Amino acid sequence: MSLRKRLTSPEILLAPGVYDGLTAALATDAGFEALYLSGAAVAYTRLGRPDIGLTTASEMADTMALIADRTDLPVIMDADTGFGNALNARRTMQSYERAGAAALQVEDQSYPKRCGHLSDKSLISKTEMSGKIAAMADARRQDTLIIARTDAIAVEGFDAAIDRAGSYIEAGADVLFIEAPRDSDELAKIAATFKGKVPLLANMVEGGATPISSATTLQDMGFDIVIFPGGIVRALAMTAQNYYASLKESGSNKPFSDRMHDFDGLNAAIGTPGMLALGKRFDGKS
Ligand SMILES: C[C@](O)(C(=O)O)[C@H](CC(=O)O)C(=O)O
Repeated sequence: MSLRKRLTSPEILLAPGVYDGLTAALATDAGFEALYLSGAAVAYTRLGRPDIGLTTASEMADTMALIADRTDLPVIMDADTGFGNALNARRTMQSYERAGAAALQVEDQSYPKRCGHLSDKSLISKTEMSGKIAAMADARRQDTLIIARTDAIAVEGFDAAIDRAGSYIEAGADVLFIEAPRDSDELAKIAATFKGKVPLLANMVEGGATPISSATTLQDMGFDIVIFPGGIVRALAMTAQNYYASLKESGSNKPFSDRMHDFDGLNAAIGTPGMLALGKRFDGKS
């Protein structure tokens, strides 16, 4: 089912963050219907750096292509600011679409952007952002959704964010993402303003500016998609810190063995037996 069609269902769509083939495979096996390729997660993992606009569009497109190789699920892809002006945003649409994205999220921060939950953000004008959205709609060759994100709450205030979001719908956005509402009152106001007009996305960042609400609560408010972008990196980073500390302290991999997969466990998780059987089918011997 296309993402556009799925968004007509009353049930909220959960999209966990992924950043490579492994996380895409594991999230797919967990039974989700869509994935979110998070720019923050790619910066955290591939670069070991914060989400402050260091990642390039081609690093993201490469990552998308690897993920599309490993899952058939629709992937919502973080396109940051579109990497420049309207012409750059056009090119980002074309290359991410070619890499396999089902939706692109583009935001109205000025370049270089930063994580929506960090302070000191700055914005481009509403007019310039509307132009980027229109340019992306013009560039797409498939039914790739455009998710317009505004970071205005922290910069210009809540009312300005609502005003910008309205203009972004007029410019051709298929989904709205008002970043970093500061309390559940703001979340509810966003839903009340746009519910039924355009699908709405909520962003649940552990320790971020928005209080964590369950998917059911967000659905009851009127949200259609909820993303959990960097959560998997926070979970894996803590495991990695504990694993390396244990290894360094004990000089052995035994003390940690009950908190990790063994050789067969990991092979089962990534589908090694199936791949080896597939290889046999074509080895000319069977
Ligand atoms: C959604 C987001 O743009 C992302 O890169 O995944 C980030 C999430 C994060 O930093 O954890 C954001 O700016 O909210």
